[in-house]
Amino acid sequence: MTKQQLFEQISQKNSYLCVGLDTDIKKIPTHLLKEKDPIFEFNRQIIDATIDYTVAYKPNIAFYEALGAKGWESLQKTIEYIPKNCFTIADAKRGDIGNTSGLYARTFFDKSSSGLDFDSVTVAPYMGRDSVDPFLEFDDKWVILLALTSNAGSEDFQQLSIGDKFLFEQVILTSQKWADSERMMYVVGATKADKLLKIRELAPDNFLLVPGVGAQGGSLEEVSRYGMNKHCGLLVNSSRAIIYASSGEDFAQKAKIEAQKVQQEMSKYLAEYL
Ligand SMILES: O=c1ccn([C@@H]2O[C@H](COP(=O)(O)O)[C@@H](O)[C@H]2O)c(=O)[nH]1
Repeated sequence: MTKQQLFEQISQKNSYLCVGLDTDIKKIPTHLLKEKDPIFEFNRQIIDATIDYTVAYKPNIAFYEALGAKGWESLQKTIEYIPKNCFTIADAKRGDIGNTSGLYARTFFDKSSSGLDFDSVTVAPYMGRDSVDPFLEFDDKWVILLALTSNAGSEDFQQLSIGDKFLFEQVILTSQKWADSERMMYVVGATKADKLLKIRELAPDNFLLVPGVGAQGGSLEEVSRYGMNKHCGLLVNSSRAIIYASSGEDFAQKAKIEAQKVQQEMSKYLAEYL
């Protein structure tokens, strides 16, 4: 999906919501456990319920890998099921020497190899350019580079001062030379909304994937106020607050209500800040 197509979806749905499919076999409603593939059945119903309010879906790969071959199969079926006009994110946080990164890229981007055909993958910047380049060799696919993450541990390295900058600022500055805003996004935690103005100086045109609203308590209002650019430039993820809004048989209905609430708030900010 191109940047323009993503913006068109945002404009059509009046939403920049990304629903996180952090589907945990231990948390899904027990009535689903009798299904042949409970994880896929849960995802299918969540997707059906939230599709009108959502422009992106982000399965966190850990939740699928933890289940071995069965989890991988559920992931493949889920990606196949998501309509092609929705942006898909493999939240895998990969990156290795170039030779190995090439295999990670094939895993998430090359359907003929792995059965998966994501639009994007999250990548850790720590190993530098040659660890990221192999992901960029796939046309029309996106790298979402970890810049400033939502967790407390982002202080350990990302917020260290190096010269007159923080390390996460240098990550953005340097990586701006690796790909343009048609292929590169950045992860910025919603819990770090106070840093968004500075981040927008360094990356004015890039989309930002912003996890950390909902269960982690980040403010959608602040993220939208300080992070939005002229193409919206935001995909705000919420996982647990939406997909586990209820643990009963009404889980999909409750997820729909939560997604709609977020979308309605987003439509207000799109009118105000875009
Ligand atoms: O900085 C980061 C990067 C990734 N995540 C991931 O996003 C979701 C958030 O889930 P919630 O339930 O909405 O808190 C999850 O998959 C994380 O691994 C993040 O939270 N922060």
